[in-house]
Amino acid sequence: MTILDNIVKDKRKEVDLRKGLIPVSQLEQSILFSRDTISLANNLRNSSTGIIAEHKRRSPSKSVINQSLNVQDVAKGYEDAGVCGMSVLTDGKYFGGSLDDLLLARASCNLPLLRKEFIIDNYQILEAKAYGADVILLIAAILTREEIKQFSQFAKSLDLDVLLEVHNEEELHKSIMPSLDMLGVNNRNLKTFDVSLETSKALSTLIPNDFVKVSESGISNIEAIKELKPYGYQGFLIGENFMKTDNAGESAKQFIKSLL
Ligand SMILES: O=C(O)c1ccccc1NCC(=O)[C@H](O)[C@H](O)COP(=O)(O)O
Repeated sequence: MTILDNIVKDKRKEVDLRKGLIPVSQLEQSILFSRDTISLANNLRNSSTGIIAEHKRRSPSKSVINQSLNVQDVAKGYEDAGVCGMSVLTDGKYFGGSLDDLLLARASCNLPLLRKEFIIDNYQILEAKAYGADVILLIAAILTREEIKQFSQFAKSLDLDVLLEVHNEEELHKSIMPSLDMLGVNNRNLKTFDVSLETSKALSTLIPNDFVKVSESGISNIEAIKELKPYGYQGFLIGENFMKTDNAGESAKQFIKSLL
């Protein structure tokens, strides 16, 4: 069993429980459900830095990163730093996140928010919209092509952007379709947890130019961004590098300042 197999197994149980607690009709009545979303893809296309900053308390690869930051302060700090968007991990068991984190981030900033989750059911896409997200993540490693198509079309019908994440060529070939906005290459090998920017470089030429290219994980300095830009990357998802500090927003601000 890989880490993703375990996460998905737990996620199926969790989603079934959540469906029993909050019916779809209640999600659709959320005041945020009718809010106009903000496009992360557009922000990235028009940015010279392309930073998507993540709220991440812990992870399977690093266990504890930072349990003491307050998500509202982090969201305000990231906005003040001038990031293009914020990613909020909502998985509880493996990442220490929650849908409340998403809601609090929504209440604290006007950035496009990515619900960083292991999506296996339409219900989670409705939750994303109801709790204030603008973007959902779909992970090719845990979905069939049919599921990617169905979930991405459903997200688009709710005016949400879609970021599709791949780890290798096979996942990329399986996934390319017009209902995606951004293609993310995850630099973290989920078997060994090693990170290598070479993954983003190797897959870059296989991603059609109609999609915004995003490089994810293991980005810890501005040299990495300078290295990846010539490969066509316009988005850079950074979690641990900001979250491991006492002030994630300030850390993002200094990072962006040195990029400009
Ligand atoms: O981060 C992990 O350990 C992890 C393990 C298993 C599945 C997903 C995982 N991370 C999710 C992410 O994609 C990252 O949080 C994101 O790309 C930011 O990465 P980093 O800058 O390295 O914190």
